[in-house]
Amino acid sequence: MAATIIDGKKIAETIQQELAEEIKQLQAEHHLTPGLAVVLVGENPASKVYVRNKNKACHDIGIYSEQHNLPQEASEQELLALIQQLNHDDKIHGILVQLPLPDHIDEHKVINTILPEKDVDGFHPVNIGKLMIGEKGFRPCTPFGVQKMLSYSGVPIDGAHVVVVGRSNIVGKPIANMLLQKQPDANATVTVCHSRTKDLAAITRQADILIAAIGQPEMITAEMVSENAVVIDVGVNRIEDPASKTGYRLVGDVKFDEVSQKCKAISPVPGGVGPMTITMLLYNTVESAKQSLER
Ligand SMILES: Nc1nc2c(c(=O)[nH]1)N[C@@H](CN(C=O)c1ccc(C(=O)N[C@@H](CCC(=O)O)C(=O)O)cc1)CN2
Ligand SMILES: [Mg+2]
Repeated sequence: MAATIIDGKKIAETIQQELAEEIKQLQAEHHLTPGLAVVLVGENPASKVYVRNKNKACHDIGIYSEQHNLPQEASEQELLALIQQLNHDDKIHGILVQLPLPDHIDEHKVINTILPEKDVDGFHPVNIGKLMIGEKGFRPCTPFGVQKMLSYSGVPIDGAHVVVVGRSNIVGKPIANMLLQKQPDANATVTVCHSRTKDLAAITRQADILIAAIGQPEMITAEMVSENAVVIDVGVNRIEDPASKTGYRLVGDVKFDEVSQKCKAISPVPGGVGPMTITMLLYNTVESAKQSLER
């Protein structure tokens, strides 16, 4: 039987409506408008799309946003100076530096310069540390989006065997830690697989929830999943397609056509995890604004 589709776009819209209401309330009760600064270095075409979508989403729900574009050849020092300026700007509650950065800029140095209380991407070591020990802090947007998608869809996580394929700092490692926590919407048994894992399919077939975050187009095939699995596809890969107007089409890390005919539920690409990533950025920004009231 064909799988149930986990519609990330729809869940994202629901959460965004809730956030828009919350922002109206913050404005009425505290004269506070959440503010986000989005920093883009260079001309990466995918990054430009994501940054545009993030600004539009802010505008749609009432978050103030400003975009800072630096040229590809901007120095690391220039970028760090901009971050310092944003760290001290009271109307900015969240700072986001779009990744990847050009090779001559040290990503870790950049992330470490953002104040942890404005790190709405959840990439700062302080926030990653809080995630590890289950303390309140900003969670990285893609894993946070995956967790929310599962809970909004009523997928039981407590006691489930979650298999994560991929060990990146942005997705694989944080999602594994988040779902492992002794907390609501977590309490899973987690296995993390990667490029050196032996007999990957034997492990992925054991998954109640399979999270594909490898960055390899359509790598997860039907024979790698069980019929009871919920499959979350984190991959966003651009494949050349001369028949398409854009010259490319988007595919995930999962071979959707065949896997969706076998598993219990699946998130599509596009329209799955991507919109949730942007929504959790908005969520973190509103959260940061609320926290600023307590300082
Ligand atoms: N500073 C950050 N950089 C990057 C992050 C991040 O969370 N913070 N994640 C990714 C890219 N990313 C967000 O920035 C992102 C990727 C994809 C989508 C999305 O909505 N995808 C759509 C398809 C959009 C398209 O046409 O390309 C979908 O899946 O439906 C949103 C955000 C790396 N960098
Ligand atoms: Mg089925």
